Amino acid sequence: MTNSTLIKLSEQLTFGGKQIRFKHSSKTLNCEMQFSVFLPEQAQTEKVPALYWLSGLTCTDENFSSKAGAQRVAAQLGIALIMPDTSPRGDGVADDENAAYDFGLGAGFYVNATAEPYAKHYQMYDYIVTELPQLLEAQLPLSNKRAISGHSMGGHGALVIGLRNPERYSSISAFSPICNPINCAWGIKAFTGYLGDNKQQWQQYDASLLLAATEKPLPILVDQGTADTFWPDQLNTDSLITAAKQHNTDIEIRYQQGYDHSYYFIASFIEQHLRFHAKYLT
Ligand SMILES: N[C@@H](CCC(=O)N[C@@H](CS)C(=O)NCC(=O)O)C(=O)O
Repeated sequence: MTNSTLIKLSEQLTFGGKQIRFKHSSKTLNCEMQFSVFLPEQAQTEKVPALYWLSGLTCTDENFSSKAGAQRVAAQLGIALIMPDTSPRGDGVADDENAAYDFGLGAGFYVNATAEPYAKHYQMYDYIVTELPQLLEAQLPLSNKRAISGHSMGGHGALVIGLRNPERYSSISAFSPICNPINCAWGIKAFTGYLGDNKQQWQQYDASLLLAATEKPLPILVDQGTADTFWPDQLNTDSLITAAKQHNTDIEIRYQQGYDHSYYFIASFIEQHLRFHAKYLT
């Protein structure tokens, strides 16, 4: 398998479009990766825009594809869904020394690791920002219009990647994002492991700091459930709200009463997120 070959593992028809799982050899991550794509029917005749979905801790590419129910509305709107995995994988890839759920495999945090032994494979930031779009836009019927969204660790990834690359995306959204990772246990553990002690590097991956420093960010929509057991300690939504107020930016951050951290929450509001992105993508 060369770096640029996509190998199809499965394909299903759904809502007139195709749900497809691929594997490929990633030159950025130095390992074989799997990811899922939903291509709406419109992709049979034209290039369609794409929403990248970044999942949270313990997920693969399949949590969102099987639980969120996003395909029905994506099919209506003519938007492709791109669902990457959450970390590099494989026998040679370093994991947490205790195989913890919040670091290592399934927990790449969408950063470019600089600390050993993680730097060799954990380059998820570059994989999402550069390698995947290049590969997919060359080989699938996708235009270069992109939006980015995600959940929890993936909500952090979506906010950071969108804020740092406004020319590459048209809008950002997040469910239950880790908003201020430099000040929560998940983030401190991950950044210490992947980035070492260099706090300047940490700041490049903190959505609240990035937003506070951005005068005119992309359109942003965030939903946070009030029955989420990780909220507020790991998620720090208020830090993002404070950052948004610095420049009077027009960002919608909504508290949803009684919803928890699960995919039942995501399934309840994913249609609103898709329609939000469609305003800027299509
Ligand atoms: N209870 C989880 C904590 C991790 C978790 O809640 N993961 C969220 C993202 S942060 C998730 O999406 N899990 C998979 C799912 O619900 O399908 C565990 O210990 O495995």
